[in-house]
Amino acid sequence: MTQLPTIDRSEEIINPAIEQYLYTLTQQSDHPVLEEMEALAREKNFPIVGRLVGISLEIYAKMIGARRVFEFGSGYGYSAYWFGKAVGADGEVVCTDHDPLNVERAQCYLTAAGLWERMRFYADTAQTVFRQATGMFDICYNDANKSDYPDIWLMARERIRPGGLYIADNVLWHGRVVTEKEDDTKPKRTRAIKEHNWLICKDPEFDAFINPTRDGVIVARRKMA
Ligand SMILES: C[S@@+](CC[C@H](N)C(=O)[O-])C[C@H]1O[C@@H](n2cnc3c(N)ncnc32)[C@H](O)[C@@H]1O
Repeated sequence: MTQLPTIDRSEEIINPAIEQYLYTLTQQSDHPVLEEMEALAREKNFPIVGRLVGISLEIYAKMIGARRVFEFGSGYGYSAYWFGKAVGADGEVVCTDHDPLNVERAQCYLTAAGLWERMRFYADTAQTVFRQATGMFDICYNDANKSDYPDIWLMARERIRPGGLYIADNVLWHGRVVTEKEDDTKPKRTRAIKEHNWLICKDPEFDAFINPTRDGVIVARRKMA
């Protein structure tokens, strides 16, 4: 049985009992390597999206028949695992991470899961890889440094096909977007996330909503022409 995540009671966004309940419903069987990836996140305190968001990424991708996904900030491939399942054997997930050790780990995990052939994983800055990549994407997923969120949105929005999605994690930033806590040790990042959310929600070419699960996930769909 998968160990449930420990929820930080001081920073919860939705009722912790409800969040715990949602987690109990996600204990479906998945590839065993997923549990290894989750165990590493607990051990290293590494911020993976977790099951609730992971499952939603797979469902969003399947709902729009996504075949081509770009990830800004892939860590060691946990979110890519879910997109990889969704895009199918002829699809591709372009992954990026600064840290070559993350790329090595991703290769081990995603090979074990039978998904590595669908990955194009770059140990480089996501924005650089994105500029060098050609063509449009079905989904651009942003989980990179929070200060870069507005710029990443502005570059990604141009390259999402009509009907495609922009998805970003941590957009409620443990509630700092509304509380503006005096002890906010990350004010620059909080300001960047608020600007990012505002830019998206007022963009006439996209429809957007925020799913408050975990730390908040924004989903914006490019309107059809
Ligand atoms: C929150 S973690 C990503 C977690 C991953 N999406 C998951 O759920 O498994 C952010 C990762 O992005 C990387 N990162 C942050 N900004 C980046 C950038 N601009 N280019 C490349 N990697 C970046 C960091 O090294 C870190 O491993």
